[in-house]
Amino acid sequence: MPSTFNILIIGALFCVVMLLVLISLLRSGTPGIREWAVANGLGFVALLLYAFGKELSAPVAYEVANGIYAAASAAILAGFRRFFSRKLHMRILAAAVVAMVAAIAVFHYLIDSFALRTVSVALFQGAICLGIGMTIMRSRQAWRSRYPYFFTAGMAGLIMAGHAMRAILYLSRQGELTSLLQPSPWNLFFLSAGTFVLPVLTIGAVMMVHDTMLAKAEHAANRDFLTGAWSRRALFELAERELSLTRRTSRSMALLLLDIDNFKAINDTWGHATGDQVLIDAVLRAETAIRGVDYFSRVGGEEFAVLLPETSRSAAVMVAERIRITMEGSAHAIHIEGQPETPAYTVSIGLAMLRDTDSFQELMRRADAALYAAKASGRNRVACD
Ligand SMILES: Nc1nc2c(ncn2[C@@H]2O[C@H](COP(=O)(O)OP(=O)(O)OP(=O)(O)O)[C@@H](O)[C@H]2O)c(=O)[nH]1
Repeated sequence: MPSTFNILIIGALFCVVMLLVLISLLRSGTPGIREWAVANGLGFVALLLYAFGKELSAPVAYEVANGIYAAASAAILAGFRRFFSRKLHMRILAAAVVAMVAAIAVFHYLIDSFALRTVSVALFQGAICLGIGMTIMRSRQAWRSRYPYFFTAGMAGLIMAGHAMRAILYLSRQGELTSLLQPSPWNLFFLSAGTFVLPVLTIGAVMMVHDTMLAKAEHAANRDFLTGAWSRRALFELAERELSLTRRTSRSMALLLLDIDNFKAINDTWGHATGDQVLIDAVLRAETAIRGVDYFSRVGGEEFAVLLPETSRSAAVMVAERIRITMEGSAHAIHIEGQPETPAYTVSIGLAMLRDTDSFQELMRRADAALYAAKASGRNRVACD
């Protein structure tokens, strides 16, 4: 049978390991990591104080150890609040820690009851876990995947249930259990589970940080930095997938190539920064004119491609016209601070339909030829191959 001392020391060492993992993630700049690191640092100290409780003076073994552990739990919650950019009520958290320490002191010096001290801790820790669970579940819009968030919220729920069970059990067996370090089976069970609370919640936090970093890396690889449209690389990948799907289902697919007219003149007249605003505006406008299943990509400087799966020629012409008209309607819609006048712009569009033997490169080549024709015949128009 492991001793309570050994369990607490192993828990403390786990906190150190988690602290080192969090330090390695600090440079990702993800909010919350500092708070989680502080929590594991405090957890390490608190678990050591619990482990050496018999050798320490009573106030250090009881009030200080519990106070530090409560501060660690509050810091874990603070980390989750920061991670999800949620309001952090530091004063409420600090007041809750102080109230818990006061309750420990009351049930230590005035009414010496291990069960009531346990209930005080359970209430505090339960509330912290509830806070963590609610913070995660209420931030679903920020989830990039499901697993890390369900894992962490689920663990918070389990820990909460564990605290409730412990409080009920210890209250019903008042007198039998008198100390955290008593090697009774129940005490060993709750102590073993309890010492891993901080590391387990930290593992959940680390999974969430990884999820964020993965989403950022995917975004950087697949999205154009300036406009947020699909990158050229992503378009080629997506197109290959759509191409084989189109072939399998014998549906039609269209490609539009768009080029902003006389963009060099816009840059020359209004400056490069305004040119950038025009590119962003063009993407925002075009995205209102296409469906969710279509792909809008920036394939070059002022050149864009729109991949339209499951689209007939007549529907593709309609979409192209809609985009052209939306851009034409942009006249003087871009407001630039400090500039009394603003640029208007138009686009020329080349349209090509996928043929049976086409590769995506071939489809692009034909759309490009159509775009060239649209430019040559006066710009601000749609031409089909
Ligand atoms: N502001 C800005 N300009 C860019 C960017 N990428 C490319 N350009 C500019 O886009 C301009 C493209 O000019 P051209 O290829 O001559 O085409 P155009 O002036 O649009 O003429 P047509 O296509 O024939 O209507 C060049 O001046 C590039 O410097 C960018 O990210 N931001």
